[in-house]
Amino acid sequence: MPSPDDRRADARDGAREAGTATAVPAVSVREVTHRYGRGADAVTALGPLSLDVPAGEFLVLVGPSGSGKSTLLRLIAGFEHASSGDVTVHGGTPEPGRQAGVVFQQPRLFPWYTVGENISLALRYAGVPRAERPARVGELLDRVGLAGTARRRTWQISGGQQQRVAIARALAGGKDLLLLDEPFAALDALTRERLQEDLRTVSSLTGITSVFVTHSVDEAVFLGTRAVVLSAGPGTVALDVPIPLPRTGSDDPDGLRGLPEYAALRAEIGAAVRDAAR
Ligand SMILES: Nc1ncnc2c1ncn2[C@@H]1O[C@H](COP(=O)(O)OP(=O)(O)OP(=O)(O)O)[C@@H](O)[C@H]1O
Repeated sequence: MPSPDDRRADARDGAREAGTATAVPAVSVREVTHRYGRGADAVTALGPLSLDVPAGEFLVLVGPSGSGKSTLLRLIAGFEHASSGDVTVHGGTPEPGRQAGVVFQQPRLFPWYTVGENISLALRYAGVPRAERPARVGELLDRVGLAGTARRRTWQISGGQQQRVAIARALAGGKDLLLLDEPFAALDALTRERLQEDLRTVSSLTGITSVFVTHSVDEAVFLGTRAVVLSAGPGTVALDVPIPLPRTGSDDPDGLRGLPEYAALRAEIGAAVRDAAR
């Protein structure tokens, strides 16, 4: 049976061959606004905002605090419904847990389960037969750099390792879309860099469509294939730029960070974020 990665690659190749790669974007956001609350207490958090995320893109959302980055991610995840406009995922209405794997700032693992059991549960929900789950758990842990930890309790591993488990669990569902809301914000600088490097490799190798929220311009340039800067809330698109850096799955992180294009993108996106915050 082909793995989810094979299926994604086949779908991308098929779409490319058929010349339909841009026909149905993975995510489509059309003239969306979002309000929380009602009447005098209502807060307009987002929009009007439109953007498409083609399959295989790694979109990073950056912007000042309160610009609506998490709100946009929650709309794509189906946790919220837009007050006006349309959000679709693969052409359909987003439903929580159906189209996307989600990673939050806190790992949100089940502490009474082992590392392997946390991932196995996601495999079970994804319909993977029981007999196949141990091997899949092993593959997923390997992919996030945690080989051999399946039997450990979640409280016996570090915060960075817990976040790796959360990413493995999000990938376990075999979804075509990964949504990440500041997943590395609570980690120390060195652990954060390691996880960025590993996520970039996983993303380059699998080509999974991703939307990643961060406050860090550096993280945006390192991880993304495209960055969208939101204006101060209610957020609209202040800047939308491609990040055409090498993406082979074995790129040297220090080499990437040393590229002149890297510095130029960092400066451009950083300036847009500062402007948006004024
Ligand atoms: N559940 C909620 N109820 C009421 N207002 C909310 C709710 N969630 C967010 N907001 C408001 O919506 C606006 C956008 O919030 P959101 O969290 O989406 O922004 P953000 O860009 O992700 O912010 P940050 O970078 O600080 O996490 C803010 O004004 C916030 O106070």
